[in-house]
Amino acid sequence: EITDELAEAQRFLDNYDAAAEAVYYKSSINWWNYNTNISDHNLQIAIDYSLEVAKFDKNASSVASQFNLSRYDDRMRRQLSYIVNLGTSAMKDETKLQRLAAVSAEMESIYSRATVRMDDGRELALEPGLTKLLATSRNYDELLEAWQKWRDVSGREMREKYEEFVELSNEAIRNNGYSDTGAYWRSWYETENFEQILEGLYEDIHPLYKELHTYTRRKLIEKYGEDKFPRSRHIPAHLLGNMWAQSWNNLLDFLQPYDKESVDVTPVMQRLNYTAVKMFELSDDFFGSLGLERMPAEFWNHSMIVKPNDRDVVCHASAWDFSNGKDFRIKQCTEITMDDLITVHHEMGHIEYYLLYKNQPIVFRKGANPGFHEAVGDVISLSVRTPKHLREIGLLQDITDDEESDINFLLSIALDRVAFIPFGYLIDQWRWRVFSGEITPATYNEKWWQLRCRYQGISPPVERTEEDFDPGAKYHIPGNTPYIRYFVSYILQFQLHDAVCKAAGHSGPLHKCDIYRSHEAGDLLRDVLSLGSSLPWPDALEKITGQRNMNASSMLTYFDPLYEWLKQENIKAGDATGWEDACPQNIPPG
Ligand SMILES: CC(=O)N[C@@H](CC(=O)O)C(=O)NC[C@H](CC1(C(=O)N[C@@H](Cc2ccc(O)cc2)C(=O)O)CCCC1)C(=O)O
Ligand SMILES: [Zn+2]
Repeated sequence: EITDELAEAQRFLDNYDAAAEAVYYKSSINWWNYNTNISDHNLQIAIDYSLEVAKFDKNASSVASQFNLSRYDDRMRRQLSYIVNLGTSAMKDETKLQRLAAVSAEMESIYSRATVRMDDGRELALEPGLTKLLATSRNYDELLEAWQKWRDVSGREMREKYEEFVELSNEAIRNNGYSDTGAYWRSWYETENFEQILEGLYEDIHPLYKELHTYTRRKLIEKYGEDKFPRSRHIPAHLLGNMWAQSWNNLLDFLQPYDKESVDVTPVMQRLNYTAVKMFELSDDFFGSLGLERMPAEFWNHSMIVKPNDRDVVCHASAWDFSNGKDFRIKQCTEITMDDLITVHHEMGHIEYYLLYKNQPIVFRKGANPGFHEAVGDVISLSVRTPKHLREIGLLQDITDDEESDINFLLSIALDRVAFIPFGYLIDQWRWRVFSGEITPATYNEKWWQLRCRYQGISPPVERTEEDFDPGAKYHIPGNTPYIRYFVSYILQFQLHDAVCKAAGHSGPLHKCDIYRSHEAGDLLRDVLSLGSSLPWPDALEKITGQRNMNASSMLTYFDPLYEWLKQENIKAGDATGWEDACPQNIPPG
């Protein structure tokens, strides 16, 4: 009777897949309609149907949990356990489930609709206005005004909602036997000492980050004056070219040490009249050159790649899998900048992953772990951004291949990828502790800044209090998108880059590798990405790199020439590295 139990389980799984595709398709369409046209009407449709989805999930979970897992092979066991393992759908009380969806959508709507009125009358949204101001302004006071007002109209407006959200999310998740939402999110990595491993990776990169921080702080002092910088050696948070100081690549114009053609090709893209479509075609062409899947017709017909001017949309870029194996889209308020060209590749990396695992059972249509999903596009952009490749596609003219250009290039990548490491690490350090109750609403903001000061070495340029809710000024908090996936991705993407470069037959320094047109590299990616989450991620990683664990060595090798150069520069300048753990008491005069 084991065989008919096996047959029964297989029948259940086949029926589940067909039913789930239909339910998730409808849900995705609802949320797409809301994200691309924010209205109460569209929100109500999405929220109402999310209750149907929860019913479907709960029912499937209870049926799946009746099968005796011990009798089946790994693949079937894994499939059934994913169906059993509910998320917030486990919420028993339907009214609370509705409230959870509503309060999440309300926070995301506040964030997406918020605009800032500058003293000079300008009315700026986050995208494109404030993003461009933080990237291009070199006026200390103007930057401070934008930085502070954005936090007033976003985070400050959603503090109470977030407190309610935390309680509701935890109540739902605890029905699955997890202690809190953070524990549930960490369970996706199926890794025992996950937090210790993360701490170790952070420590591995910290020496490199400290040298970059010291160099950047010295250049910023030259520009804005010593009196603007606290004695604790922190960098004021609004001076790093980004609203959250998470990437510093917009400072390249005055951080670039050697006077050579800039690898920030934004001006060239604009001079060549690049369009959003052109940017998307470039990325599609790169994936095609590897022998991977090109974007299907549905993608080009249904994606939203520029900000519409007749309605409110969620501008934060995203990639969407509509769960029917055919409909895949990107929503992006694309600007003609290098930053956005990198984002296009990042989003298309998600679509590529969707396309490669689209024939898997629906519960396996996920990344090997969430960090894998975030790494795909960034691996491609590590090749695209090489001077060699940018010259090949006509975005660089006379870049020379010498030591000084090398340092300029490595610095441009480090300002994006190394600067990010402490930020990528701290977001969920804060959020896991909020979910566990260690951080209470009474200390939300104080604990946030303790982490920001300690890990990033940046400090608030003006007094912060518990009237503020600065975490809410970062999309992923109101958007409830877990963040450690990006930290994992930034380590993984260099291990993957190393592996695909070897497969492409690259020799020489890792940072000069461009896998363009390499079908060997493409085949390696295809073999592993097609697996989705059907195998534990160490198996996937081993198939690509031969290693079963994440480690920082590829990233450190990639940046080694820059690390040596930064150490010399900081010694020459007599600048000690590091900063005080605690935030500065005295805020320098604004
Ligand atoms: C339906 C849905 O939600 N789909 C998921 C994908 C999936 O899960 O299938 C999705 O599209 N999420 C959106 C999110 C958008 C971005 C982001 O938020 N990035 C981080 C960190 C970062 C920054 C620079 C960078 O180069 C790489 C990472 C930030 O901006 O802080 C915005 C810019 C780039 C990526 C994303 O694509 O990850
Ligand atoms: Zn992503």
